[in-house]
Amino acid sequence: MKTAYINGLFFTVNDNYDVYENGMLVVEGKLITYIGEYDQQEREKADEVVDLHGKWVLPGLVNTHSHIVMTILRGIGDDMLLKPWLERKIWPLEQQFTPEIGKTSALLGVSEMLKSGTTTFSDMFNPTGIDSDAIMEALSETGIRGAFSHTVFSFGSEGEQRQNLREAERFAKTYRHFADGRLTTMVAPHSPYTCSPQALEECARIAREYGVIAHIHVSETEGEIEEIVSRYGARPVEHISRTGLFNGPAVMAHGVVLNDEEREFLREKDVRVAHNPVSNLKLGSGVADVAGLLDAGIKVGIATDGVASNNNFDMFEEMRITALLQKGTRKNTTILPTETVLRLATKTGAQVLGMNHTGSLEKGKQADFITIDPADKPHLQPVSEAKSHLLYAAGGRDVSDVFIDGRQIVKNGECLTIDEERIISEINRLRKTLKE
Ligand SMILES: CSC[C@H]1O[C@@H](n2cnc3c(O)ncnc32)[C@H](O)[C@@H]1O
Ligand SMILES: [Zn+2]
Repeated sequence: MKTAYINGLFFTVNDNYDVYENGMLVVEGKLITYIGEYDQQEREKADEVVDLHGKWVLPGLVNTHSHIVMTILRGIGDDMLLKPWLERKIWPLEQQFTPEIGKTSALLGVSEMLKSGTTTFSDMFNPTGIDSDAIMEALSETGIRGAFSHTVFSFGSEGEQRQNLREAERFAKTYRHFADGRLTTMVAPHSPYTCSPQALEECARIAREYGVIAHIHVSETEGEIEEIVSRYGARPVEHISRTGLFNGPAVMAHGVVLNDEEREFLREKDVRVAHNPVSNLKLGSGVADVAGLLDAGIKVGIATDGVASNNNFDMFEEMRITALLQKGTRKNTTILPTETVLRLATKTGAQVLGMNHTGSLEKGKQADFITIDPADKPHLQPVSEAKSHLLYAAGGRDVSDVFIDGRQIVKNGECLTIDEERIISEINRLRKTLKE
């Protein structure tokens, strides 16, 4: 089946940042076979023609760090710093999770992501109480692309720690290639302060053995740096690198507190950074120096983190705050121009996750794209400045349609693959079972 999408404003986010007014996108099966100016011959070869009536079309957004299983905890633990937030609020609540909570929470999170234009995500879950296999099955039915990763913690008895690592290994082995390659997994030690050096070494081995990427929270707060230096005599980046975890592809969530030497090391090792601006602000962690990371040649993706520290999965908001924070803290309006930020949230984000086959509208890439209809939206006028509006005026609620692998997942703002009414009713029932 070949479909030609016409009469749209297409933001390719390719290396030239080509934009086509009244352009054309042709999709055959799961792939983009043509993107460019309107072409009558291409149109005639198509089985179906879809008139987009002036909609804006862009690659699906890539959320490089999230926790969908925590979605039920939205609104809990406001106004707290990271450490007390985790220890006093979040972890005791996660201990009460059940398979039903895990799946409902994950589906609620994914429906929010899809409806706000995220087509690819990379997620870490705390395995306590939940049925991660059932969630992986449910994710495959939603149509989303991404990585869902079993977290490793060095909590509990030696036996419990061994079991946690065995499960993480089984998960990596089972799901590294799942749902026709649309879903995968990473090895995900939680952080240098919750994982022993031995656990980090084991995670490095799992990553090597199964060819999966490592995903870990690192250098999120000044307190973390102090704690790791006092425990191990080295800052987090050096400490982790000694365990071998940075010898293969790795994604560091946060990277708020990094020095020049660490940045140089991360570039050399191709360790990528998932930048979570809203979560870092809300938990009082600080502001990552994204401009400095990019200057150092590090790949940076944009992310939301979980909604208990955000409190939404809206990647448009993350893009805008990424740009504003860098301009404001550096007192320099020329850094992070619109094209750069949109690229971080799409093409570069996909590269951060090792998913180079998505993230831009280019021939041969997976047909993952979203549309926004500005026609009846005062805040998206005048339409002549669409590029600016995408970064500074639009929000996730403006997304009309979402396509992944050429399949329509969201139509006129409605998610076609998730029974949202049921999930919303369930989450509110389940929320009452949690004791704070
Ligand atoms: C890694 S699975 C989810 C696990 O991580 C905890 N978590 C959520 N957000 C953060 C963050 O910003 N830093 C550190 N840990 C975080 C969450 O509570 C789960 O236990
Ligand atoms: Zn996180």
